[in-house]
Amino acid sequence: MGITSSARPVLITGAGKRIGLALARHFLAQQQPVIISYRTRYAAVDELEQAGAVCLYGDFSSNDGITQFADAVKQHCAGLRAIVHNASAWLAESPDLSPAATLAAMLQIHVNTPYLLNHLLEPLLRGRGHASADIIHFTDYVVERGSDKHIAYAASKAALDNLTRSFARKLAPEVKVNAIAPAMIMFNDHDDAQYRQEALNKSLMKIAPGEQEIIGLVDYLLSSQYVTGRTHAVDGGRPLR
Ligand SMILES: NC(=O)C1=CN([C@@H]2O[C@H](COP(=O)(O)OP(=O)(O)OC[C@H]3O[C@@H](n4cnc5c(N)ncnc54)[C@H](OP(=O)(O)O)[C@@H]3O)[C@@H](O)[C@H]2O)C=CC1
Ligand SMILES: Nc1nc2c(c(=O)[nH]1)N=C([C@H](O)[C@@H](O)CO)CN2
Repeated sequence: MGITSSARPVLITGAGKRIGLALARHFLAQQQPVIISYRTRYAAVDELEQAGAVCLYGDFSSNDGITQFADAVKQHCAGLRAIVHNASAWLAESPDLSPAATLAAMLQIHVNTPYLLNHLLEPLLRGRGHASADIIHFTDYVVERGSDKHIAYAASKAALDNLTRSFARKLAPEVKVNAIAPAMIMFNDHDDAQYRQEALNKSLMKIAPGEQEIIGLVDYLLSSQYVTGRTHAVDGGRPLR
């Protein structure tokens, strides 16, 4: 199914699974048109397409890949309601990959990708009046604390956090730009029982709350006429432990 020429979809990167997928399903259920990027063609991508989403292949591991994806978005719509920068890789430092390659990969997906997409798609966000469009960057609680196992990941998310304030300044008052900084929203299937218990114990709230906490905050940010340039923690009170 296509998108009508007057519709302004929400663009969600990396939405073939988990939080991005939950957001895409949520918007579609509200009759809000959606464009997603996927790199791996999960079965859920077919499901989103059947529900009316435009699903575009996007591999952001090169700047050419980012530009090609932006061109494809422009062919599908003349305006965007929002860009949700969800695509991410949680790469730990490891003997299997050099520190230089680890850092380059983290900067590519968490800095180059949102930076270039925000520039390339800026004309699609503008022109609809005050607070009429949004950019949301997904960062991480570790931006404020650092991480001994995910050093490059934390640094790249910190740079993304900073981009939030720069793009908020640049694009106001037409476009609001905010960051969501989660900690422990959902486990990965391979996480063992000991890891899960230790991770839960790190917060005051001691749960893995699931995607709904993120969806609620995204809805709030899109509905606001005033909130911009801010980082919004969804961390179960982690800094207080
Ligand atoms: N889950 C959690 O508890 C937390 C999540 N966050 C943040 O929230 C957001 C969503 O998290 P979550 O759902 O767990 O994310 P996932 O890691 O499960 O999924 C991220 C998506 O990004 C895509 N992606 C990664 N690299 C690239 C690339 N180079 N080009 C194109 N697509 C790419 C992946 O594609 P593919 O499947 O092909 O690899 C995947 O679909 C992320 O930004 C994450 O950092 C922050 C803190 C906690
Ligand atoms: N892109 C991703 N980023 C993060 C993930 C993930 O699965 N993909 N997971 C986390 C953890 O949940 C962490 O917050 C607690 O163990 C962090 N970032």
